[in-house]
Amino acid sequence: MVVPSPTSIMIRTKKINAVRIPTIDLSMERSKLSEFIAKACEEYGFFKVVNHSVPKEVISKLEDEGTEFFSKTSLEKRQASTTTPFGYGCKNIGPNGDMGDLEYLLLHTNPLSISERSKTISKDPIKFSCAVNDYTEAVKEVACEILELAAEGLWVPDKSSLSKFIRDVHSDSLLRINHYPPVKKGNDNWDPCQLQNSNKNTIGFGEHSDPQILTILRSNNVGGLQISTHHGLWIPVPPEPNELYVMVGDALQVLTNGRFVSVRHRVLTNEMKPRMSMMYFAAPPLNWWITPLSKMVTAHNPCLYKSFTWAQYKQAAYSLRLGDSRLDLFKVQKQEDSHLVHASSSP
Ligand SMILES: C=C1C[C@]23C[C@@]1(O)CC[C@H]2[C@@]12CC[C@H](O)[C@@](C)(C(=O)O1)[C@H]2[C@@H]3C(=O)O
Ligand SMILES: O=C(O)CCC(=O)C(=O)O
Ligand SMILES: [Fe+2]
Repeated sequence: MVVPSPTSIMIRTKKINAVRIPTIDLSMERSKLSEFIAKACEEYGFFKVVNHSVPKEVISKLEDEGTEFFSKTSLEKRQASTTTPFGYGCKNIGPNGDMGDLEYLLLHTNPLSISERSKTISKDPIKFSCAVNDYTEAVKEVACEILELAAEGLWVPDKSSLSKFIRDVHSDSLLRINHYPPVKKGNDNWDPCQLQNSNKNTIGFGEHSDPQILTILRSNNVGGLQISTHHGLWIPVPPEPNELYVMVGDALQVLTNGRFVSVRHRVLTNEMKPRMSMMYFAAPPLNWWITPLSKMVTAHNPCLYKSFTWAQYKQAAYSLRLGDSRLDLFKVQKQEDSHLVHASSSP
């Protein structure tokens, strides 16, 4: 075993600390843009987007709706939780016991569903629905543009082969607004649900990857988001209220046969200031099949994943814990592994 000398440790640390989050300027020349997007999706599964087309007023209108909603009393907020997983949630994440120091609104982006749910969320449901619809329409355009550029970067002949999954009217895309009140270490006073009193934990949203195709994230000017590198290091993501962050989700990892990687991320709470973030999770319709694009499967790159519908993948995600790796359930067994299984199961 080679034991690294103190000098080599220093060098490694310096190198790792130098990790810089890729920035994609959407006003750049198209061929460079597609190349850079594909590279960022391969290396990190994460990048920042500047010069995007989402108008500032569209962002601030949704932010104002979020601020208004989260400033309500806990009783009022709980009126918005009816059918799980949608509506208002506090501390509980998903159905399997995951907890975080946050409260949130989780919405399906279908305009009919938004208009129904708005009635339990806001005193002015039309204003609330408009803010949500305008925001989701605008970020969906950015997501489609990024997926078209990514397809070009991969030299896939049909540039809509990725974006068509989320453009469809029956897409299962979601919008989530997360609110992380400040948590002082050792303080057990904050409890917006008034249900329990233990806030020693600084994890706002535990480590996970997003199951969908692509996530578009925007936050206020309070940090806390971290992404995990291949070395298992956590990199803090600076808050950029005027920019968007993009995350590759599990479904895009499968569509690209593992060439793009879904990024593991988490959120730590701030001791002084509240963080508010909004995520658009771009997903296909429930009955669509997800299988690696034919261009991504070659003799050198055999198919890594079994085909599944988006509904099947969601079911798997909801049967597991937040941090679990659901993609493992859909991996094609390598030839050597299957030999091992047969060998060990024979009498
Ligand atoms: C613990 C869970 C919450 C989650 C569903 C799951 O069973 C595993 C994936 C989680 C996640 C992460 C990204 C999104 O925030 C989310 C809405 C999603 O689609 O998958 C959440 C789910 C949730 O909070 O309902
Ligand atoms: O709130 C954030 O900044 C990220 C939250 C997140 O990862 C999620 O909701 O899936
Ligand atoms: Fe996430």
